[in-house]
Parts: sequence; C-alpha cells; structure tokens
Amino acid sequence: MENIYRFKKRMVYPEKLSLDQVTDKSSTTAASSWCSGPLERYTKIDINSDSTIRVKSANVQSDAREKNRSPSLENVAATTTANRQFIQDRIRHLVDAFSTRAQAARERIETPATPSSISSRETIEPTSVPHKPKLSTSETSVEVVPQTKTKSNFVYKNIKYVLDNKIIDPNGKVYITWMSIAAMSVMYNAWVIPLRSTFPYQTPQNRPVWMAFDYIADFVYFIDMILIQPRVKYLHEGFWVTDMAQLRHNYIKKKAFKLDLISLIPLDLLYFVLGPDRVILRFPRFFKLHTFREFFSFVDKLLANPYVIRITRTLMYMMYLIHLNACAYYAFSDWQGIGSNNFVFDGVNNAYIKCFYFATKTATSIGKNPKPTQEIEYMFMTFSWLMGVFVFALLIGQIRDIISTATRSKTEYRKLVDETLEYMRRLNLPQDMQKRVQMWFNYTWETQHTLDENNIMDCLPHKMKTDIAINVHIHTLSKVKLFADCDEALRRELVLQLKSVIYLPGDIICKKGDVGKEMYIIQSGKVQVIGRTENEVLATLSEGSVFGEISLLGIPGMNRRTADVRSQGHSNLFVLSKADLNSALSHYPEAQELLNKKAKMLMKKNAALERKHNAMIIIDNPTPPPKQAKLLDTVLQVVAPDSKTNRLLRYGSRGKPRGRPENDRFKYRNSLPSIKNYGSIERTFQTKVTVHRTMS
Ligand SMILES: Nc1ncnc2c1ncn2[C@@H]1O[C@@H]2COP(=O)(O)O[C@H]2[C@H]1O
Repeated sequence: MENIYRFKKRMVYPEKLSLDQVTDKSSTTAASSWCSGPLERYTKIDINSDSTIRVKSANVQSDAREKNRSPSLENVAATTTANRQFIQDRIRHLVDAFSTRAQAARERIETPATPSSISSRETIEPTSVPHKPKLSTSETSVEVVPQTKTKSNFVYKNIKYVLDNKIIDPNGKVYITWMSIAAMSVMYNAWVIPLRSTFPYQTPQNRPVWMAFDYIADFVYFIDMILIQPRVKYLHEGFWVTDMAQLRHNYIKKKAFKLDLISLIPLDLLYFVLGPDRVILRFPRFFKLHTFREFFSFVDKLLANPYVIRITRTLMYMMYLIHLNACAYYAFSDWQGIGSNNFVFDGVNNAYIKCFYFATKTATSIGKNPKPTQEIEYMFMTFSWLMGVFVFALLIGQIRDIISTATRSKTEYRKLVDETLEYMRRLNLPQDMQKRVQMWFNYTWETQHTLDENNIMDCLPHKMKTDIAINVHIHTLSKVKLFADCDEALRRELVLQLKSVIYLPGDIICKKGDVGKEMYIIQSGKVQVIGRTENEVLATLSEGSVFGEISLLGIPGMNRRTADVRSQGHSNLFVLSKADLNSALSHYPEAQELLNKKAKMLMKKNAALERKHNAMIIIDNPTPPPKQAKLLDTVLQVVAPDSKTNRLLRYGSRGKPRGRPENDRFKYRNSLPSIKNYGSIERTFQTKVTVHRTMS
C-alpha cells in the first residue's frame, strides 16, 4: 500500500500542476476558459483500451459554423480560433501526461517490486497481466485494479509452480519429516485395526473419534501417494532425475505404488452394508507397511548413531507380535466364551492388559501358562510357542548383533590393551614402562576412539579421502605457515600423507644426532626444543608448528637431528615421512625453498644462541683453576733463562720460538695472566670448533 501511495504521489502531482497552470493561464485570457461553460460541456476525453485519448471538440465546429453565417463577428471568430489553438495545446499536453502515466503503471504492473517477486522471478516465468489494465481518469482505478489482479495471479502461479515442479530430495529434511508422519499413520492402522476388530473398544459413543483418526490416517496415505511419492527424485545412471513426468512414471512402475494403491481400497464403504463396527474392513491399510520399513532405513542411514534406532525397531516388531497374539487370544477366548474354561480369558480386570500378559508369557516361554483343555487350545498354544521360539529367537539375536556392532571397536580396543599388557608382564618389563603404555592406550582411545585413525578411511576414493582429511585437519593446517604459503595442490598432496601420533608428557620425539626420517606438525599440545642441557629450552612450539624438517631437507651435512625435541604434555602430532615430503616437494620448488630458508634461519639462531652461551661461560669463569707446577715448570724455574738447556727445553731442537713469542707461556713463565688465562683460551678454542661444526 505504501508503494502504491508513493507511486500515486509521484505520478499525480505533475499533472495536477499542469492543470493548475492551465487554469491560471486561462484566467488571464479574456476569452472563455478551457473548462468554462461551453468547453466543459462539449469537451470529452475518451480513453480507449489502448490508453489513447480521443478528443471531440464540438464547440470548435459550432464556432466555424457561426463564422460562416455572420462575417461581422470576425473579432469573436479570431478569439475563438485562439481559444481553439490553446485548447488543442492543452489537450495534447494532457494526452502526453496520461500516456506517460499509463506507461509507468503498465511497467509497474509487469514488474512488481516486492522482494518475493524479485526472487521468484528467477524460477517463475515473468508474470504477465492477463487483461490489459483498463485505465480511467480516476487515479484509484489506474493504480489499484491491476495491482490486485497481479497479486492474486502471482499467488496462484506460485502455488501452481510448487505443485507442478516441486521435487523432493529423498535425503532431505522435508521428506524425512513427511515419512515420519506417514510411518505414524501406518503404525496407527497396524495397531488399531486388530485391536478394534477383536477387543470391544469401539463403542457407538467413541466411534466418531475413532473414525476421525481413521480418516486422518487415510488422508495421509492419499497425500503420500498423490503428492509426495511421485515427486521423490531418484538416481539414474549416476544422475538425479528431476523431470516430473519421469518421476511419476518411475513411481508408477514400482511395487510400492501398487501396494499404496491397494492400501487405499475403500472397503470401509461396506460399513453401510455390514455396519460401522466391522473395522476389519480396513485391512487393506496394512499393505502400506513398507513405508514403515522405509522410514526406519532412512533414519538408519541419516543418524550418526543408528544403533538406538535399530534396537527400537526390533523391539517394536517384538511388541507388535505380542500385540497380535494378545488380540488373537482375546478373539479365541471370545469365540470359546469368556471365562468358559481355565485356558481362556476369564473376563476379570482389563482385557487388553491381561491378554497382553498372556501373550508375552507364551511368546517368551517365561512363566506358567494355563493348561489347554481342548484340541483347538492345544493348537493355539503350539502356534504361540513356535512363534516365540523362532521369531523371538531371531529378534533377540538381532538385538545382540546390533549391540555387538555398536561396541565392536571398543571390544577390539580392550582386547588389544589386555594382550599388550599381558605380553609386557610376561617379559617382566619395568612397572613404569607398563604404566606409560597403558597411559598411551587410554589417552589415544579417549581422544580418537580408535587406535588406528589412519586406516579408517582406506576404503574411500582418493579424492574423497583428501577432502575429508582437509576438512578434518583444516583447523591445524590453517595455522601451519608452510602450508599457508604453499600451493593448494601441494597442501592437498601432503595432507593425505599425514599420520597421527600421540606422545606422552616427557617423551623425546627427536634425539639430537639421530638420522632424520620424518617431520612433525603439532595438532595439539606443546613440544620443547632442548638446548645443550636438559633444562635449556631453545623454543616451545605449539599447535600448527612444524619441526624436525631440517634433517630431511638434504642440506649438505645436516641429515641428523640438530636438537632434542621433547613433548611437554600430551601431544597429538602429524608425522610426515621424508620420502613423502621429498616426493611432494620435488614438484614444488618454492615450498622447498621456503623450508630451506627456515632451516637456515633456525641454524643461525641456534649458532648465535650457542655463541652467546659460551661467551657467558667465559665471563662467568675468568679465573681458571689453580695450576699445579709440573716437573718441566719446576726445572725451568731453576735453570738460567738464557742457558742452552732452557732453550732446548722450551723450543726443542729448533732452538728458537715459532710464531708470536709473546704468547709463549714458557718464555714469560712469570707472566701470570698468560698462564692463568690458559684454561679460558682453551675453552674458547673448543667452542669455536663446536660452533663451526654446528654451522657446517
Ligand atoms: N632454535 C630452534 N627453534 C625452534 N625449533 C628448532 C630450533 N632448533 C631446532 N629446531 C627444530 O628441532 C628439530 C630437530 O630435528 P631437525 O634437526 O630435523 O629439525 C629441527 C628443527 O625443526
């Protein structure tokens, strides 16, 4: 409405303005105005269906006649001509204004600017106006009439579209919801028809209520057959068939259609002949039991934990068989005569509860049953027992299978843990080690619910496995710098090669000096890179960090682990083997370069740390431990410094010093600093060698 109002405002005021102008202008003219007496009387604006305006100006013709008749009236005639010209101009202007407005109205009708129409335009053909809007001088009729028509037309078209083209996805929520409604209707009929046919639970007083439920269930059957099943899409040669004609044809071909059709046979029309209490006439409704089975198999496929549903279904079958047996027992008792002997129902207490109790005892062979007295009773009991033995054994077996399938992996896990612990006990391994193994089992099971996560998806196609792996690990992978910067294809290639491993607190993941065979990505937990001593932590790495790659990169002289890496708490890691990494990197040199860069950077950092560490040692210990005078020193102290013996002792057969004489500790034997600093010099020298080795 607001739109219409706005539109009116926009469209109406310009014309009003024009008309006002006309009135003003005409009032300044001495001659009669275009809307004064005679003009108003004779001027007609006729808008035909094409929105064109035809103007009949009777007054113009009459003026002409008067001019011919009386030439003395020249002045009047001149004025009339001017008026005529003026009127024609005005009319032309009016025609233009109307045409513009009509055009705008037409456009508006053809493209209603509502959000729903905008979205539906993509699926529904553009709404065409069935009849051209009839325009009239009345503004209301111009705006409102076509709008209403368009709206109703639009709703009708939408409903028709839904009915004609709505395809139902067999895995979608709509279908499952509908199937649950249909399954409930089938259940209702399956339980209630035998109940009302045997027990006296339908009375003339409650009959309308029963019938109301009956026909609601029948309505569901009908809608299912007419509207739902013929729209369920199906797969043909790997493609979803969505063509309505084909879907209909496919449903009609199916056995389910025949059963649905039979289930709707209106035998209950015979109520008019046989009486409305012959509920057994509704027995064709049983033919739709397949819907109930179908519903359960759908739910089974959809649910993450279908075992509950499977057990429920089997229990329902059991209950239903007991229900049927209870109905049969009551019918039999009724036929024999209620309370006529010890075997039949005695008519005391609630009939259904007592019969159900009898049927349960018979079917499960639990408890003492009344002894049959007649042949027919023997036959009844034999049949009940047989049903109990075969059918119930089958159903109970099914329940056992369902439970064992549900708990299979847990059972296997327990078996494996028991075997491993037993093996370790036999070998008399230390208690501590046994405890750690048990801890590993417990933690792995708790976090992964399997001991071999890597093999779970082995049966899936490669592409699907990759998609799942990417999806599962996306959180960790998004944090891995290496993966973030590299090609998407490399990422997909690597992700499948990742194997999941768990480390316990304090476990050494890499040992310095070992040959590197795999690298690691931290999925969760923290690891520490250890320096020279156990307590020196060079770095603590967390989720998304990569380590252990340096020794895999084939950098000359660096194929061994450069540091110890220890798990700080429980760590879940991805392991990537050297072969897998290298085969992937061979196609992606940029990633290789990135890793190399990172490796070199880490090496530089480690070398710098080590240098710093050594410098600290020098500063910390400027004084070496007191040096004990050795035999040579003692001798040198007593021998004259310039004697030949001294020279021989100091320089050997060369007889003179080599290199820098000031560094000669023997020449300046009293020079304490040189002697005192000897230890530091020696250590510095050693450090240089170490750093050099590390760098190389
Ligand atoms: N200073 C450091 N900071 C972080 N990580 C390091 C450091 N030094 C070594 N590493 C990692 O520890 C790993 C030990 O095995 P690699 O030498 O194969 O690769 C090493 C690096 O990934």
